Amino acid sequence: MDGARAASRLRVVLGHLGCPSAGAVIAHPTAGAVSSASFHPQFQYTLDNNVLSLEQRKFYEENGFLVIKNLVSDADIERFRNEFERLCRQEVKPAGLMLMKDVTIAKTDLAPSERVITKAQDFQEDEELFRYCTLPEILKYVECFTGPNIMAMHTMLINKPPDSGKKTSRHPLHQDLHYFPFRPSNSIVCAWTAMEHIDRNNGCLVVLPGTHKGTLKPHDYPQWEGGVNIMFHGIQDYDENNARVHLVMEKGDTVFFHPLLIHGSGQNRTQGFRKAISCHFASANCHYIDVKGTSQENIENEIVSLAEKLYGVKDGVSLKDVWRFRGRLVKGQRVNL
Ligand SMILES: CCCC(=O)SCCNC(=O)CCNC(=O)[C@H](O)C(C)(C)COP(=O)(O)OP(=O)(O)OC[C@H]1O[C@@H](n2cnc3c(N)ncnc32)[C@H](O)[C@@H]1OP(=O)(O)O
Ligand SMILES: Nc1ncnc2c1ncn2[C@@H]1O[C@H](COP(=O)(O)OP(=O)(O)OP(=O)(O)O)[C@@H](O)[C@H]1O
Ligand SMILES: O=C(O)CCC(=O)C(=O)O
Ligand SMILES: [Fe+2]
Ligand SMILES: [Mg+2]
Repeated sequence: MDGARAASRLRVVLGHLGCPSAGAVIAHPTAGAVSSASFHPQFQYTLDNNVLSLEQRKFYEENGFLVIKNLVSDADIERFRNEFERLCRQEVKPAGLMLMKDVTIAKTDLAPSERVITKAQDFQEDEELFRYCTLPEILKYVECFTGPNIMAMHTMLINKPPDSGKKTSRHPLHQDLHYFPFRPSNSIVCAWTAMEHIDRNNGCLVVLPGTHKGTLKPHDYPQWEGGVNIMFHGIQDYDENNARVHLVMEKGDTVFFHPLLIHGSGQNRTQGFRKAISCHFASANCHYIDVKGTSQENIENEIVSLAEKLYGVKDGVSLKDVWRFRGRLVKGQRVNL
């Protein structure tokens, strides 16, 4: 099968419509406005607009992340929680959605429930959860990094389970750019919102400040005794002396971070399922790259062979095809992606 036919097959099996959800486009007139008073040519990771204070811009430029307290309302979080439970019970089955279980129970046939599913990924066709990616309060900040044409590329509701004792609830230190065949990296940003109080006990995000200034590092499965979740690649050699910051967050707090920022999350030592909702946004002006011959080739091979196995697609599908189907326009124009 040639690339185009394989891609169209993938489109069919994933049930995607292949067109951006126009209904999700939200006009937000203020965020794109540039004031000459805020023009700072020395900044390279943030754009000139009136949303971020000078202090906030400097913080993101220096550290590669920025926490905005209390950004998403309790009412919205309650709606996301309810919809996640409906998805787990499989009362609705939006096209493209993947429900993941922890590696320790992946091969059991436990019925999906909110105590079995550790992640709902690719919810772009679920209107209720996808509302997260269109919230004006989120997009207002996203635009500071992406500019006015905004694509929601990757969506996840992470339900970190109580650790089984094998430490498989950890997420190894990684850079999200490893998964993305589009550039430039400075036009990509992750929004990650805590759906409850999250600290070191239930496995908060851990970030290595400033690492967004480095390059994309090779990633592979960590050699963990207790096993590791499928596709949870980690960085093998990072600077052990780099400061590590544990992000303690309250319900509704949102962290925006750069796709080169090294981050992970620790084990969940509580009996609760720690919930966060996230979306990776990119400027629609970004372009796809071919990852063959780069350190990203291993994840491309893994994703493509999984697509072959699960959906029967063959030959010629690339990482780029997979991302084209996932991406949805949320504001402005779908230029390239
Ligand atoms: C910024 C980006 C950061 C990230 O995205 S990190 C993580 C990215 N992860 C992904 O993209 C995973 C996407 N999910 C998927 O591909 C599927 O949901 C997934 C995990 C394969 C499960 O698909 P299902 O349709 O449910 O199929 P299945 O249950 O038959 O599983 C297929 C094979 O995968 C295995 N599996 C499932 N969950 C696993 C886990 N947590 N750890 C290790 N292996 C796991 C499962 O045992 C099965 O293997 P086998 O074929 O029986 O040998
Ligand atoms: N020694 C290590 N080598 C590599 N990665 C590590 C190491 N220790 C922790 N990590 C990773 O760093 C991130 C956060 O670790 P963190 O130390 O917060 O959690 P933890 O080890 O589960 O629990 P604890 O709070 O007891 O240290 C996770 O991604 C974890 O996998
Ligand atoms: O544990 C988390 O919520 C972080 C997960 C993460 O970094 C990822 O999926 O890329
Ligand atoms: Fe990540
Ligand atoms: Mg530790």
